[in-house]
Amino acid sequence: MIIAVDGPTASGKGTIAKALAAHFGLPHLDTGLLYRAVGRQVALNGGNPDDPADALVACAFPDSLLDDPELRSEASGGLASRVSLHPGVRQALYERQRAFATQPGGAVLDGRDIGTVIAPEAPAKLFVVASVSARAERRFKEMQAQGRAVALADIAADLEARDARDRSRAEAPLVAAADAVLLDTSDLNRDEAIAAAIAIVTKAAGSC
Ligand SMILES: Nc1ncnc2c1ncn2[C@@H]1O[C@H](COP(=O)(O)OP(=O)(O)O)[C@@H](O)[C@H]1O
Ligand SMILES: Nc1ccn([C@@H]2O[C@H](COP(=O)(O)OP(=O)(O)O)[C@@H](O)[C@H]2O)c(=O)n1
Repeated sequence: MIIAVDGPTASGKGTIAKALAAHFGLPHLDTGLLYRAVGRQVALNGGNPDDPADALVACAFPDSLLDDPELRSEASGGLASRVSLHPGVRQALYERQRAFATQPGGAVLDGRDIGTVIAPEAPAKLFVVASVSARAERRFKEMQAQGRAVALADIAADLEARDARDRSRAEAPLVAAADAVLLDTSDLNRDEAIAAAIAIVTKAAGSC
């Protein structure tokens, strides 16, 4: 079974996707990491993330880059959002994601366009959302735990800017698939969100 988990930044989709993979015994791909690697590679090349040619060259990043802890930074998230606008980049990363999704036995993928572009046939699709304040608070706590001094208002502004870019791009914008189930985690703790996601997928699996 393919499980598609999409949603904006800090909605909890990565947490949910990992938990679904463990629960259903499926491999998991965090597709955002691929876009982050492209963004980071552009920076390492001294290129411009807004230039389609520079971004395309960076799609040939080495696999070892996926282990770089810098990919998890907000800076890499912003770069990823900028390179992900380019149709050539999305096309270059398509096959890798599609092959992962269609492997025998199924898989869990999280990102922005899994239910709409990468695996539109997925029988289980979640679109995970949360309020801006809940998401900013989560990122704030994450950064505080890493000992980084950041203002809550700056985090909220950054994530709104990234969401706006992801939602308004022409190619594979962040949008819920028509057959996705919406899961709002604003008022759910981690365990409650995971339990709700498992219930949604179990129901979807039962009806396919
Ligand atoms: N339901 C939740 N309640 C509170 N914090 C959460 C919840 N889900 C995830 N988190 C925390 O919020 C942060 C972002 O979650 P993550 O799953 O990485 O989001 P995304 O993949 O959507 O960016 C992480 O620190 C995670 O531990
Ligand atoms: N399937 C995907 C995954 C990520 N992305 C882009 O990559 C950026 C980083 O994605 P991510 O999933 O790592 O970001 P977070 O939700 O973890 O903050 C997003 O803001 C999107 O612009 C995308 O376009 N398509």
